[in-house]
Amino acid sequence: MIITNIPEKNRDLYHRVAQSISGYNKILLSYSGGLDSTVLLDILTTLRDHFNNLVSYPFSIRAIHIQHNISKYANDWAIHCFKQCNVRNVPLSVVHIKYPTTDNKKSNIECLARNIRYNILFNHLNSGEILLTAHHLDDQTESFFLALKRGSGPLGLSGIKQTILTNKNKCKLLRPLLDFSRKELKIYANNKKLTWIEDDSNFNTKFDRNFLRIKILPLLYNRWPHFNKVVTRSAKLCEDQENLLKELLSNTLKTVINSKDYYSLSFKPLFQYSALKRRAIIRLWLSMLDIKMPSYQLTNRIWNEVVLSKQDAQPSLQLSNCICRRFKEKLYILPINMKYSFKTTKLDWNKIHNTILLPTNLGLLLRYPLNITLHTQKKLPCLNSSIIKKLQPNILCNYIKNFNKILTVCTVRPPSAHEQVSILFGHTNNTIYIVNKRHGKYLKKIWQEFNIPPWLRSRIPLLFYNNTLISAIGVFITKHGRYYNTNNKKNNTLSWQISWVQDTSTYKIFKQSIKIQLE
Ligand SMILES: Nc1ncnc2c1ncn2[C@@H]1O[C@H](COP(=O)(O)OP(=O)(O)OP(=O)(O)O)[C@@H](O)[C@H]1O
Repeated sequence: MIITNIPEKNRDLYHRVAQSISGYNKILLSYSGGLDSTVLLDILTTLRDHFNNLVSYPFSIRAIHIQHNISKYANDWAIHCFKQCNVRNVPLSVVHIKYPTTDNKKSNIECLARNIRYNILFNHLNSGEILLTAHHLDDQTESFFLALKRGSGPLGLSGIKQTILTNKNKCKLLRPLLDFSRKELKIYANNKKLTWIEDDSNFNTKFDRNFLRIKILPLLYNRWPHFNKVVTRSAKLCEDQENLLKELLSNTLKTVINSKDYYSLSFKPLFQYSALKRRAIIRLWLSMLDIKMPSYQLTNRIWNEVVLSKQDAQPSLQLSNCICRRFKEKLYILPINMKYSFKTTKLDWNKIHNTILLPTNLGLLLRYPLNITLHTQKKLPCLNSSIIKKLQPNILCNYIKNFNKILTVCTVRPPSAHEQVSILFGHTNNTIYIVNKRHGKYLKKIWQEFNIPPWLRSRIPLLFYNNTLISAIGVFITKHGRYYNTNNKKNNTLSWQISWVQDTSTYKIFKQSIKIQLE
């Protein structure tokens, strides 16, 4: 296509972005307010408002800014982003992040911030929308060097991808500026007199990426001006090789992972393969989960220390941002916070409150009296606004709106006037008699029978009335907690319906593991 009215110096940029977004009519721009995403914001709005002949059909743009609250200037940046979007007629969402204090180590913060950011960005995508980030060529070179420093193989060295697909092979993220250098973007920004923010932490060479950008790469660019383009070529070759491997192993991979549960892998069939092929399969699996590639050594440890550990051991190996565990001939990838257990936690649940907040990210329990028979209990009730309105503190209402996945619901008898209600985690030493089972058993045995992996056992809320276990929420109800419907309309006691509400990611992990109870 001949573009006549675009200034020549910007032609390539406009053309490339137009080409990338062609076919998408709803764009969500990940906007930090820095140079790169400001350039992308300006190009997108210029295309939308002035050069829409370059794109196949009209498109809308909205932007999202993640306020990490690490820098003292975080508020000013959000205001800057708001103003820049406002003048360009682009609606902006600002999402605040609070970091868990336990993970607040400096070296970790970059990685943690990135993981949280991508999680939020993908969760904010509306149907039919495509996410755009403004990564560029220099980011690619830096990533290549960082992968080299970690001792990564071809997958890690293949660097930042131009596009990221969903599990169903649909495109969900595009990086249209990946072929342009920071220098080229800066020229564009200066020509158009754009204003952007400089993150103060960008100058801190304690961070590996900054160290490379400030101290090392300028030397290389000075000697070999096209160095970053050459690095991209190597990255591309690594990517090709990796894709070929993926193609060759895709059928084998299907035999060890279930398309409904990518977070676990059956390792038994891997015994028949060479160590080389095993490693390749494990790495491919981790890459599907978007996990930063572990080193050669760490991949071997997954096999030697997790798969091959003693039958009764409970192995756990930390990878960069997750942990790898084993349970019943399967490997599991779990979020890092699954390391912590709540064994000593006891929460008193005052009967006048119908909600109770659980520790960390376990969500909350919600109780409401219900007059239903056991037979009509099959369908899980949704958390509708009438239930939300019944909750007293506003803060909990907000919590529920954001974390609105109900893991499971159980129906138990209400406590009597002299019974204290509490929630405990972990174990109890008493014999437990559960509904529909003849014999009493220890809790450990029951967890095993229900296939509850060890890491979930200390995270399932145990409902107690005084010292009596009533229910492991979502897993079982004890005989002491059984609700008897008298079916006598005059004398109808209300049951307690207890829902466990979780955020989306934790919900998925629990749901996979206790699906037997839910189905
Ligand atoms: N706070 C933020 N809010 C929204 N988008 C952001 C934010 N920070 C970065 N981005 C998006 O991510 C792109 C890459 O930014 P940057 O290179 O600083 O991130 P990074 O942490 O190194 O991430 P990556 O590992 O993906 O390269 C930016 O161009 C922008 O599109």
